[in-house]
Amino acid sequence: MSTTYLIKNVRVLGGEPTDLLLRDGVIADLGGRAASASERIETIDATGLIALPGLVDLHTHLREPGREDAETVETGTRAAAMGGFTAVHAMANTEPVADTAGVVEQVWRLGREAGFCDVYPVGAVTVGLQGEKLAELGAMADSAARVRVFSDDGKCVSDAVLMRRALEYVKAFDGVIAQHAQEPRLTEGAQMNEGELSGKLGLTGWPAVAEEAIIARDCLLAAHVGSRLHVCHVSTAGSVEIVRDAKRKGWDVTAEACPHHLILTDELAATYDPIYKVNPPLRTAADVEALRAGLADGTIDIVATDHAPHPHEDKDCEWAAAAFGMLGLETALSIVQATMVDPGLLDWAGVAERMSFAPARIGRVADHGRPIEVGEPANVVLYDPAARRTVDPTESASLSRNTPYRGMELPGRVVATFLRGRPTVLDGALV
Ligand SMILES: NC(=O)N[C@@H](CC(=O)O)C(=O)O
Ligand SMILES: [Zn+2]
Ligand SMILES: [Zn+2]
Repeated sequence: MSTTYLIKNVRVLGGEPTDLLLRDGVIADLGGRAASASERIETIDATGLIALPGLVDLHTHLREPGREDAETVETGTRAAAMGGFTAVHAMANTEPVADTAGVVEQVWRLGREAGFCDVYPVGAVTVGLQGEKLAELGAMADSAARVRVFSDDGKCVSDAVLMRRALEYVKAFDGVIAQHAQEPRLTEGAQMNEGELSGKLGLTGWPAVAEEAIIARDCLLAAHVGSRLHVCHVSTAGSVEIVRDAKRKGWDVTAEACPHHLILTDELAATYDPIYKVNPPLRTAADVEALRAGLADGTIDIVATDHAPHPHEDKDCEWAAAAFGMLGLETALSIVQATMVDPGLLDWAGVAERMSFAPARIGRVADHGRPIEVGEPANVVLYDPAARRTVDPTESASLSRNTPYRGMELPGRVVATFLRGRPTVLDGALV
């Protein structure tokens, strides 16, 4: 018989303290004490803690198959659990690329075997991410992995005809195309945000228009064919404006912002420390402010981590040679607290919407992103917003160490994560 958990005095979505009973994989009681004397009960004193629905990441790089030196499904989902996630979408830019039913089923199965977090593989839009020929989207949708999110992330589907066809194709199974918006010709050799600073530092610039031009085009295409578009890692104020306008028109467009784009700016490139090299690049303080405002007013639907592990030999080198990307799973909730909750831009119900309910809806995941109510699956995270911690990369559950928050003091700590009533994290440590 599985253990029943009685979580006492917990503030569900930041509300008034109550008790929560997790039994047989579901939320069995809320407020009352419906535990029977015969069962094995663990009581958790959750005074001061907040309960949120298990977080759902729509954008995670797990690196398996192919780059198990950077991350595996097991290590990546351990990091996810430590960050309060109960479901992650695993991006398709693996080796081999997740562009067939076989590969997505392999990733899905590895996730189930590891057992830390449900893994929903993202299918590639084009064969080998080459941007030339559509991958077998239907076969991936029909596979055991039931793929609904398709993306060439890491690369942009820049060909307008291919993008149009992909948007049309996924309508048959209610899929969505998640676009990595980067006009390739405008970003050849790009190293950091294009601006005064890129000139001064002598690094090739990555202009905002390279992102915004693709987002504008794709919003128009999605509206034209009546399909769903999701925009990955929105990073500029202009992009927020374009998405806001598309939503005003009633188009089926959703967008994500990454924690690092909510807190870090392009000025960090002046350190020439490749820990700050990411795609799209860190932008200006004005962009950061626009992203926070867009996330607060719902223009940006969700926070997604873009957790991008890289081994030290791909990061500890000169800026121009280093890989793009940074870790995100274990620090996402703390960064959202620091940038959105503590400044009063978002309450905890708003965080639940943007980090659990909405990503589950966009990914068409049925068992996650559910309200904390009796009868719902017991996917729950307990979080201590009053805690403070200094980020130590060597303590990460990820195989990689490329966190940009090294040495920073961040607010909040994930105390426990429950996946279908079973703890994956307890007392802040993996179970
Ligand atoms: N974000 C990044 O800088 N890198 C990602 C690819 C991507 O998300 O575009 C990666 O796979 O490393
Ligand atoms: Zn990307
Ligand atoms: Zn990515």
